Amino acid sequence: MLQIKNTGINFGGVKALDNVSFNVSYGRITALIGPNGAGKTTLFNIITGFLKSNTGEIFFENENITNSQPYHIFAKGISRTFQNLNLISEVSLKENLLLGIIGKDNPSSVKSLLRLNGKYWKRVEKKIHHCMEITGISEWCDKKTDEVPYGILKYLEIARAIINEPKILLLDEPAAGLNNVEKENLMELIKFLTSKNMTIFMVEHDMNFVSNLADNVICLNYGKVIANGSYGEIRSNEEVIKAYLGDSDA
Ligand SMILES: Nc1ncnc2c1ncn2[C@@H]1O[C@H](COP(=O)(O)OP(=O)(O)OP(=O)(O)O)[C@@H](O)[C@H]1O
Repeated sequence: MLQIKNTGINFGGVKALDNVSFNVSYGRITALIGPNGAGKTTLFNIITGFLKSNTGEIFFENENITNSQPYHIFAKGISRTFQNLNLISEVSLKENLLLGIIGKDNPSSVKSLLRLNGKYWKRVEKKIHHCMEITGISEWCDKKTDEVPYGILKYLEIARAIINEPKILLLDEPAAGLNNVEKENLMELIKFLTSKNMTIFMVEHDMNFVSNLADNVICLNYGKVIANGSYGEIRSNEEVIKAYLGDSDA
């Protein structure tokens, strides 16, 4: 579904990604792991058009989307969340979800939103309600983002990312900052989304979360793919153990 081919990027002297190639399969859960600074978020930023790569190509459903604008990529059905939540604090959770509908920075969507008629608004409201319900945040819908717990904001980010029913959802450290109950609920939500044919591609450091969910795991180290396989294969890979996982419970 998503093909990363020889992707590379330099920041000054730092080669943040070096000839990275792998595929994300349709309908599966793929995890991208690796130590801090390995290049995981940089790759997400390149896929979603927030950064331009120096080398390589990215294909989505066989279409070359390399270095397209974020809103073009979003319109193709690729949605994402951010490691540092990217929400608007002055408005309610419900209003934050509108951003998911219009696609941030998409001028034509903003214009069409301004021309919305009542019938369309009803549809939008229905979508907002549905997404809040499946992410379990309905009771907070009229609160502002600074009035709700952090865990709720993480779910809000996911609700916003799925409101337009993307084909693939990129989650950047979805479990970070969540307590165990919230993590369990999030695992159920991710399984539910895959049952609805959404493909999931996530960056995650919580190996319990990864081992419970991921069909396929890719490990990056210093911008290079050092392993690609099932969690079991990755867990026993010498290079991954040395670079990232350690051998405490290998
Ligand atoms: N905009 C930027 N300008 C300069 N260097 C950057 C920029 N973004 C990332 N880097 C560098 O690129 C490398 C990869 O960073 P990246 O944030 O992608 O790592 P990561 O694997 O996501 O790490 P973490 O697990 O801590 O989130 C790091 O050396 C980082 O300092």
